[in-house]
Parts: sequence; structure tokens; C-alpha cells
Amino acid sequence: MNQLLEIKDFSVTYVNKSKKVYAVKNVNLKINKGDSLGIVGESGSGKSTLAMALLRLLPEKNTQITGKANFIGKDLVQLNQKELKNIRWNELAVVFQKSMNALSPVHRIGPQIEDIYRVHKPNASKEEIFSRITYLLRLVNLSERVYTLYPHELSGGMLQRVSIAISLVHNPKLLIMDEATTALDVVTQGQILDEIVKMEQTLDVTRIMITHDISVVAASCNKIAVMYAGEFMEIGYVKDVLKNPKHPYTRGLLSSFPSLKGEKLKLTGISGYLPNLSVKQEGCIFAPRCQHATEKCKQEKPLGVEMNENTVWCHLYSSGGELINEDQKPVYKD
Ligand SMILES: Nc1ncnc2c1ncn2[C@@H]1O[C@H](COP(=O)(O)OP(=O)(O)OP(=O)(O)O)[C@@H](O)[C@H]1O
Ligand code: NI
Repeated sequence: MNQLLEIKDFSVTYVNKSKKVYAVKNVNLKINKGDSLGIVGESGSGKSTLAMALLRLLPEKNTQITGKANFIGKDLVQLNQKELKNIRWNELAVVFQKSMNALSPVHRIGPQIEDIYRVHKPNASKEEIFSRITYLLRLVNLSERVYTLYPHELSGGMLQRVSIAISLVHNPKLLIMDEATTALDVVTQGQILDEIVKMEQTLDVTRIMITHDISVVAASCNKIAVMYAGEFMEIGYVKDVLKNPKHPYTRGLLSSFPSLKGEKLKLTGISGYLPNLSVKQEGCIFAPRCQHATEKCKQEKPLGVEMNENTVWCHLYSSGGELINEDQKPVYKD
């Protein structure tokens, strides 16, 4: 089977003393082997929450996770701590924007990666470990010399390459990157994205790329999921969604990224704010900010409409994927 991860009716709620925050609500998503899926959305839309919940890195005390996340035959939601420990690094790995800060400043890079290697392979020989680590360093475009250096001797870009190499030590099947290249300058970011794409072809890794920057997705992903206020608005192939976005929110988001189209356009963006995530809203979550919203949008949650291989959650489209009313064609300034 080609499917690596299937998320079904997946919700994450933060439960604090007096209030709940419905950060991810009943989302559905499938990822095939070899996919690279970019998840985009405004700040606060729930991207990191979704990733952290899949990785089961959220404190159990004040988070509720419901639904299913089938990952190669296991439901991530149901795994106990021991089972989680077994699959972390081995099958499921993560790189954060701040991953580089996790490196110890007083130890050389090589030995730090060796320690991580030994977590799952305690009996590995020195040679085996060395050859694996230098192989990975080369894969992320670092020289072997990095092995003997201390973190402060490396630039931010080099450190993030080290974090990526570390995430790959045990050849995970799924790699989640949360704003992993965000803090880097544009040139370094571009180089690292190219390296990531090459690396995953070599290692056969599937990737989820979380970012607020659509150009990162354009440069490094084959699929895109647009998230808004804890729900997906549109999921599909990057080439289709960027060229012909269906959801009014995707269109608004894209017109906020003029660099994608080359020339500078006036930032049209989307007016208004994310809704209060402590209140469960009826109807389409985007309706209050959508210029096409009808009464139906305010009352009924749209079901996913499939068009070819893309899915859009919007009442503007019939179940066959046609625009119900041509006059309602979402405006998109090209
Ligand atoms: N521990 C927490 N307790 C309560 N609410 C939280 C907690 N962590 C995050 N949230 C809320 O959950 C929502 C989703 O946050 P999340 O960090 O997942 O968004 P994001 O899309 O990753 O944003 P960004 O692009 O800024 O990283 C936000 O409204 C946030 O305020
Ligand atoms: Ni985030």
C-alpha cells in the first residue's frame, strides 16, 4: 500500500483552567509514500498543534486528542510512551526552527550525533556510526570536518543542516519540519530546501513541511494543505492549487504573497481576524471573513468536495466540483 499516514476526524483541544481552545478540529488528511506536503496558514491556524499532536509531544495533562492517525499500521493517538519511544527517530522524526538550540554547546557535533545514534542502536560499532554520520553530513552539504567542531563554530544555516542530519540518523519514514528554514536568510533557505528535496529522494523519506511561507512550499513540496482556524480549507497538488486556487481563503492567502508571481502587487490579503478558537462556530469557519459567504455558509459546515485529486471545503462548489453560481467565482487578482 502506498499510504503512509491517514488522519481521520482528528481534533486537538487545549484544556486550560477555565477555557478550552479548539486548535485543530475534525481534520482529515492522507499522505502517500514519497509525498512532500506543505501545510500553510496564518499564525495561530493550528499547524504546529497538528504536528505536535501527531508526534505526541503535547503535554497530556492539558491537551485532548481525538480521532485517528494511522501511521504504517499503528494509530499514533493510541500509542503508549514505550511505543512512542520506539518509533521516534526510527520511523517518525522532527526538525523545528529551534532544533539547533538543542545541541550542547560544550560537546563536539560528531559525538552528539553518535549519542543519538546509540539510543536505538546501542551495539553499533564506532565505524558504522562514523560512516553513517559522515554520509548524512555530506547529504546536507556539510564537510566531514563538522564532526569535530563545536556548535558555536557553525553558522545558523550549518547548524540547521546538522539538525536535519540528526533527524535522519535512523532513516525515518516520515519527517516533520516545523518552520525549519524560517530563521535562515533567503539564499541559505533556498540551498537547504534544494538539499532537502535531493536528500529525500535518496533516502525515500516522506515529509510534512509546516510553514507560513508559500514560497517554501512552492520550492520543496508536491502537495499543499491550506489550514485556517484549525481546519483544512483546501488540499491538493502544489502545481494545481498555486495555479488555480479554488477556496476563497487560498486565493486571499496567495494574493498576499506577491513574490510568487514575480511582480509586486498590492497586498490584498484578507481582512479581519482569526475567529476565537474557544468558541465552536457553526457553518464554514471562514464565512465571517469571506466575501462570498451565503446563509448556507454561516449555518452548514461544508463537506470536502473532491475535484480530480484536490479537495476543497467550500459551499461555492457542487459535489461534482463545479462552481454552483458562476457569478460567485472567487476574485483572484493575477
Ligand atoms: N498550550 C496552549 N494552550 C492554549 N492554547 C494554545 C496552546 N498552544 C497553542 N495554543 C493556541 O492554539 C492555536 C493554534 O496555535 P499553533 O501554534 O498550532 O498555530 P500555528 O499555525 O503553528 O501558528 P504559527 O504560524 O504562529 O506557528 C492558537 O490560537 C494558539 O494560541
Ligand atoms: Ni507554528
